[in-house]
Amino acid sequence: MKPYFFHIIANEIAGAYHGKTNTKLVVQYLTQQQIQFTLNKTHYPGHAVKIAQALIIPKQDQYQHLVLVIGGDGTLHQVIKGLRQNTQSPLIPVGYIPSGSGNDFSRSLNLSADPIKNLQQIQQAKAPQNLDIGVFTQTNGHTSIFVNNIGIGIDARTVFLTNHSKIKKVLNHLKLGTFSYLANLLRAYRQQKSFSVTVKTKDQKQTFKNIFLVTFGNEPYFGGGVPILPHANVYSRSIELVLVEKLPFHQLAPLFYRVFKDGTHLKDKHVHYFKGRQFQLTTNQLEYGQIDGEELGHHAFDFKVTLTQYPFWLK
Ligand SMILES: Nc1ncnc2c1ncn2[C@@H]1O[C@H](COP(=O)(O)OP(=O)(O)OP(=O)(O)O)[C@@H](O)[C@H]1O
Repeated sequence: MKPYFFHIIANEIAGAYHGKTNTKLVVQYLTQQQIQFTLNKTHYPGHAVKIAQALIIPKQDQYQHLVLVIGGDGTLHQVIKGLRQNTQSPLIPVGYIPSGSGNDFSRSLNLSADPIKNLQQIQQAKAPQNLDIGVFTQTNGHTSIFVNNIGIGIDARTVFLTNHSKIKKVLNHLKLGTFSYLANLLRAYRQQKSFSVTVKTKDQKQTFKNIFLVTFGNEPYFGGGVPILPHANVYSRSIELVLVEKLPFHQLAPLFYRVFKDGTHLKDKHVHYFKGRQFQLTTNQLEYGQIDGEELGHHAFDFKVTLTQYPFWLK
């Protein structure tokens, strides 16, 4: 087995500076172990895409090259996106040290929260595994990937409100980021009007009215641990889709409880559930969108979701 060469892409502000602590620990460990690495820190939103696009890695040399992502779901998303657009290097396998506030991707794979344990597992792995990722293509040509999910409606509105709330920084500093998400979820519920969605799969086209949540998922969780798609997993070679109708609070609360209790929310008559490899979805009005927790803007959506794989070097 060739010795490792880690190309670290680190978002130090992820998880209210958990990224910084983990970066320090990883650098110390790799130095002690005399493992080769480069350290690229992100300096602004979206920087991880640019770093990943520009990484140059030799096709054949004495090392096993890996990109090591230190950050949250958003950073992982950006790195995979950038690496897929990198025309100068072959597809480089990705290792991941979860350091965000939500960490839904690592939760679904049961990765250790301890960065050193995680690194040791990466070192023990002998080969990459191809995991599913979603491909999102808008009719205007804009394309991206998702490692976790795409959301339209209330959860994307919550992401928007949380990112733009004045007290977010203070709450993050106090490690109360989840509190700020929950507070904004209630605000989003009050604001979110229902909308119509048309879904086209391989065999059918259906329109659903009165929807307030749309989630395409590659793994079970959104919003930092809510198992909205309990059967989704990154080895299934399929993407799942759930549409939830807007309900009065006294009906929504028990439905939400079932999400955590046993996943039977998927059988509710106000919930529409699909599984497949290819979807087309349109909304009839302007809505907020999010992709792996990153904002997709506020507009009418018309896009395709398909499936591909990316090599990960995990455990
Ligand atoms: N130096 C920086 N200054 C400001 N923003 C940054 C910087 N580096 C990265 N970012 C942005 O930080 C955002 C959040 O990163 P990330 O999603 O990894 O962490 P998180 O939100 O704490 O975790 P999670 O998504 O798991 O909840 C990303 O949108 C990224 O573009």
